Amino acid sequence: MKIYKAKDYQEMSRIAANIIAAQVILKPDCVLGLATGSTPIGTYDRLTELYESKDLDFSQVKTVNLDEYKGLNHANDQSYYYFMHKNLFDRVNIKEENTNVPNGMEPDAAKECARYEELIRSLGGIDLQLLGLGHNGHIGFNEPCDIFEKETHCVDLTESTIEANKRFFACADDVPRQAYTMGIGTIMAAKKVLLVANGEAKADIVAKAFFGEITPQVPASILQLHKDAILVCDEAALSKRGSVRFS
Ligand SMILES: N[C@@H]1[C@@H](O)[C@H](O)[C@@H](COP(=O)(O)O)O[C@@H]1O
Repeated sequence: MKIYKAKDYQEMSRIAANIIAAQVILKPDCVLGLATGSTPIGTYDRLTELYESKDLDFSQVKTVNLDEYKGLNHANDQSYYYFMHKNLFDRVNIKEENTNVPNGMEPDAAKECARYEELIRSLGGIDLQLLGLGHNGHIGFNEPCDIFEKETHCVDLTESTIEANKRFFACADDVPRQAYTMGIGTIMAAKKVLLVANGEAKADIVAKAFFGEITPQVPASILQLHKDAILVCDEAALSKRGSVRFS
């Protein structure tokens, strides 16, 4: 795992965007796996700037998003479909038909998860998967669990995730209780993974996930086994890396 320590959020976002830009330049028709949450917003801003300065072209890029809340439609401003359009897709020259987000309005979970997994396969897999990090170590919506879930599946969100994400909703009761998410196997099959984390509030989980034991109780910890994983954090998020012992 390669680790880049940025001095602050802006620098973290620039480094992450440059890594994604390099992927797009080297393979213009690449498949990017994308993430939501507040952390990657700066990365999407920087990618937009690179597009506006004509240094980046998204016309052949295809995307697959990690996850989506079950039951939220495209027009809902808390859906990840809406987030991606607002923060990236509507700002660059990506083609709508080349973008993919799990369909939160499909009530048949087995059907939607199988469709999404097959879609990723039919695109030839993911070249670069961008990830944020949940406070409990989740990636996508793979919550702490007894096993690493392999494929796209429907999850019951944990109370801590509902609590963390309620800031975006009018109240905790409005936060959906379930979501569709790529599995850990889907994420690990990406050729390259790029995780961004910033701020002191992420320091404990960064230390546990990347400098501690590999366990499904901390889903992101499995990235330690990925052959091309890059971690880009600011100083604050890396500030507790010494506090976890290697076993
Ligand atoms: N499903 C998303 C994750 O993909 C994201 O990584 C996490 C962290 O969000 P933030 O970056 O806002 O801390 O939030 C959500 O739960």
